[in-house]
Amino acid sequence: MVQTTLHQHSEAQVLQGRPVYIIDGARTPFIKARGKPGPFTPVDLAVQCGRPLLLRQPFHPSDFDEVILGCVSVISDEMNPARIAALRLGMGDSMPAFTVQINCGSGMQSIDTAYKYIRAGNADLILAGGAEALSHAPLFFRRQAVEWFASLNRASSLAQKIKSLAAFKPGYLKPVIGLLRGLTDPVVEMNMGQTAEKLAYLFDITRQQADEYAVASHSRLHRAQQEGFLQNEIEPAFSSCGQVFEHDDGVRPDSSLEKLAKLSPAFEPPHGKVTPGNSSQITDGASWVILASEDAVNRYKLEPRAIIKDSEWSALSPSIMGLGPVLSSTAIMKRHQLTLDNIDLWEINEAFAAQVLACLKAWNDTDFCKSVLGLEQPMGEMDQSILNVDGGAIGLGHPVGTSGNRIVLHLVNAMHRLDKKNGIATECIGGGQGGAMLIEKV
Ligand SMILES: CC(=O)SCCNC(=O)CCNC(=O)[C@H](O)C(C)(C)COP(=O)(O)OP(=O)(O)OC[C@H]1O[C@@H](n2cnc3c(N)ncnc32)[C@H](O)[C@@H]1OP(=O)(O)O
Repeated sequence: MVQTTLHQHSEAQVLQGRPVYIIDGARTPFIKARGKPGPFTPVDLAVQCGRPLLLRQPFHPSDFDEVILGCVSVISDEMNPARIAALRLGMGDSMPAFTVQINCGSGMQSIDTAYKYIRAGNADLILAGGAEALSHAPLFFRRQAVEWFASLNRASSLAQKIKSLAAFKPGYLKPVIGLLRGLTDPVVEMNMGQTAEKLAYLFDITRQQADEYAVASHSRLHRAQQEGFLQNEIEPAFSSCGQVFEHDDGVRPDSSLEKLAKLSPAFEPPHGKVTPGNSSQITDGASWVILASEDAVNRYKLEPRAIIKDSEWSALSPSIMGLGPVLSSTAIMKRHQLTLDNIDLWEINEAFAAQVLACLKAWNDTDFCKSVLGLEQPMGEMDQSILNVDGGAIGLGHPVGTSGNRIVLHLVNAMHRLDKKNGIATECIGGGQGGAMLIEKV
C-alpha cells in the first residue's frame, strides 16, 4: 500500500489575485542525445527558439519585467542560463533573469513563478522557459582521482612531483557519468527507472500494458508530425556547422508490440518491466511561454490564448515520485470541485509508461483515493483518448528541465486545435514531487 497523504494549500491562499494569461510560446525540436555532446548547450537552445518568439511580438524584448528559466543540468560555462539567454536574446543589460531548478518540474516551475508574480501584481510581462541539453551532462572524476590531481598540483619540488606521478593508477581515468548520478535519488538510492518499476509492482502494471502505451505514444506523435499539429510550436534550430533541426527526432513510427517485447529491462533485469522502449528518452531541447497581466494585454493589444486558473505542487516519497501528478492534479480538482470527466484534455508527462499507467490506476483505486487523496469515492477511469493526444516524452524525449514547459505550451495549442475549454498539464518530479496547472482556453 502507498503511504502518503495529500497536502493541500488553502483555497483562500491560491485563488485570489489578477488574471494571468498565456500569450504565445515556442520550442526547439527535441533532439535525441546520441552518446556525445549535441550541437547546442542549454542557452543555445533557449536562444534558438526564443529569438523567433520575441521577433513576432508587438513589444520590444526589453519590455519584459523578468526572465525565468528552468534548467536542471546547468553547464559550468553558463551559470544562470536565464540571464545569459536574456542577454543573447537582446533583452538588454537591465533585464533581470533567474534560473529555477526543481528537477523535472523546472520548466513548469518557471511558468508557475511567473504566474504568481503577475497574479500578485509584481510583474506584467514575463518570459518563462525551460532549457536542457542532457547530451552535455558532465563526466566526473572519482574522488581518488580528484585527490591525486590535487596532490600533483600541490607538489612543489621535482621529487614530490615524481612521487605523485608514480602514485597514478589508470583506474582514476574511469569517469563517473553525471547523467546517471543525476537520475538517481540519493535519499532512497533508486534511479528514476527503478521508481517506475516500484509503481509497476504496486499497481500491477504488466509489461504488455506498458509497451502498448508506448506504441500508442509513438503513433500519436507520428500522426501529429504528419498532420502538422506541432508546426505552430516548433522553431527550427540551426547549428554553427550548418545543420538544421526541424523535427523531434526520437519518434519511431515503426514501433510495434512485437518489437518492444524483445527489449530487455533497462533498470531491473531480468524481470523488470521498464525498457528503453517504454521509457522517456534522453534528449536536448528548450521551450518558452510568454505570460502577461491584463494591463500588458491591453497596453500591447495582445491576444491571450489561455488563462492559468490554478497550480499546485505536492510531495511524496522519492521512491514513488511517479505518482506526483495524481496528488497535485487532485488538489486542483478538489479546489475547483472538478472530476476527471470535467477536464477536457490532459498532459501527463511521460517519464515512463508504467508511471503514467500507475497514475491512472491510482485514480481508479478506492483504497488509494480514500487513504491518500481523502476522497470517499475513487476519481474513476480517465478516458485515455484525451490524455497526451499528440504523444509525449516516450517518443519526443524528456529534456528534464524543459518538459514541464513544453506540456503547458502544447496543452494550450491542443486545446485551440480541438476546441476544448480546459486542461491540466502535470508531471512527476525526481526527488518525490509533482506539479500541475489548470489551464483554460481563451
Ligand atoms: C521525474 C521524471 O521525469 S523521471 C524521468 C527522468 N528521465 C529518465 O530517467 C530517463 C529514462 N530513460 C533512460 O534512462 C534511457 O532512455 C534508457 C536507459 C531507458 C535507455 O537508454 P538507451 O539504451 O540509450 O536507449 P535508446 O533510446 O538508444 O534505445 C536503445 C535500443 O532500444 C531499442 N528501442 C528503443 N525504443 C524502441 C522502439 N520504440 N521500438 C523499437 N526498438 C526500440 C532500439 O534497438 C534502440 O537502439 P537503436 O537506437 O540503436 O536502434
